[in-house]
Amino acid sequence: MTKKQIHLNGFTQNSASPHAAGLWRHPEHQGKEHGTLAYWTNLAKTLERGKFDALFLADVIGVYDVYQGSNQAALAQAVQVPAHDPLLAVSAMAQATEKLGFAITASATYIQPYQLARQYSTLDHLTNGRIGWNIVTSYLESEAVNLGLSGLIPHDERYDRAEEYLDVVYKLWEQSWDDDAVVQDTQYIDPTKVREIAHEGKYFNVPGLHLIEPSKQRTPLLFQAGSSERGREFAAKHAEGIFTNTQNQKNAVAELQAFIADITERLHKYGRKREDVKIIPAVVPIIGATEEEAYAKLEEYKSYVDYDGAAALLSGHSGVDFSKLDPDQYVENLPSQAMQSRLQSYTSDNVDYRWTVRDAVLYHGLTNGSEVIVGTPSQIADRLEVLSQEGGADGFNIRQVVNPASFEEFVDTVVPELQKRGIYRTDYEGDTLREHYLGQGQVRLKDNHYGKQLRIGGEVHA
Ligand SMILES: Cc1cc2nc3c(=O)[nH]c(=O)nc-3n(C[C@H](O)[C@H](O)[C@H](O)COP(=O)(O)O)c2cc1C
Repeated sequence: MTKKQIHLNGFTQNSASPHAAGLWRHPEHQGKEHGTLAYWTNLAKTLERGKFDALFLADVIGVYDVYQGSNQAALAQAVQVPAHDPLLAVSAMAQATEKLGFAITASATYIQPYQLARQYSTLDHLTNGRIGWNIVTSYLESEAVNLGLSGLIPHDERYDRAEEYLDVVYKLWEQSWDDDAVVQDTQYIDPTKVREIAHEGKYFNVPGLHLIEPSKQRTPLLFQAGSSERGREFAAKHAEGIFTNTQNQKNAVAELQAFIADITERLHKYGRKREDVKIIPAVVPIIGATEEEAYAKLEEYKSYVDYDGAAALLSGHSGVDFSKLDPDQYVENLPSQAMQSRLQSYTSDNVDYRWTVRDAVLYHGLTNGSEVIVGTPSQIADRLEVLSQEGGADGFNIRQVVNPASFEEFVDTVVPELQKRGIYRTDYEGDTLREHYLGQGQVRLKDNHYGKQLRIGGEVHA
């Protein structure tokens, strides 16, 4: 029997020190080069050498200013600022690679759906079907106020809006053009094969047609990271890949199992099956030739973590100003309109898994709340196997600490170990990102996906 295979994304952001606060000072970190194409094309080539499914680019379009009610700590420590647009380097990376996919974050709260559909269709054409969309609803007040709103839309309403947003883009991507609309004989396009979507809703009115002929995948591969009640429901309906975190290492297998059981139940409501969705937790591998070397490296990385920068990151994620909390107290589950799961993940009824404010901040500063795996390549592979086979994970977002060294080490040492064990591809089978995730031949949305069933006019064809 073939062993369960894992999927891998390289996870970063177009910023100097995106997920490890203070690590921009580390001598091996080349994050200050993130404004150059060479930085990105080299990274893409490294990931493709490691047969990664995709480069996953996170994004925020605001500054982290919840901590101390100020943007100073975020600016001083380059906490996801500078924040370059993640879409714009993708064409160059696609040119430098053949198969690597690109899962790019964009906010369903701020970009108009008509415009987002156009951007992603363009990129799906340019990459020959290698584009994914990480659908986020965004959590920073600083994004809202700079993008024309008076404040952050409340958490659950952001998901209501996103539901309608998805209806609009599905109609544009899946319904507006027939596959054979471009004829190029006496007419370039056969106008009878292109239709306006006539969408009228509570949040969006989009009367017109999609501006772009069908790309290879039509709808990009859809990722989402909902962990709250509303987030999980949204993910079960729409996502083909779900991102998650399991930072309580001792409890990670049980956490994953519970998360997957919950998602599976929800999937059934939407006529979908467990295998229609890949569950992808993020991990931070710290790799050494020996265990001792790996732990020494962890300590060295930790020495670069900046407390205020890390607190700025966690305060932005959670929506709670950590400067107002006593560092020696346990983290409490405070109400939040930002990422609800961020705070919950540092709180627990179980005394073994409780975090003090200080520990949570410092941990978040290195990992963003993902599990750290420290050891030799073989020990790292052991842990990934446990999370995959016992926990049920389908793959992993590999987080960087220093870029590109974190990815290069993983590709050069852990990937061969995974391949030796027969749990990871030695070559790509398909060409498109959806095929990397869902199997050769599965280029477009599956027939049981809501987006494939929705019709112009609103009805769903079962
Ligand atoms: C691995 C991972 C990556 C994420 N990347 C982004 C991102 O790039 N931009 C963003 O605005 N939110 C990002 N999020 C946040 C999610 O989109 C979502 O807001 C978060 O999981 C909270 O959802 P919840 O309130 O339903 O729990 C990410 C979450 C996870 C777990």
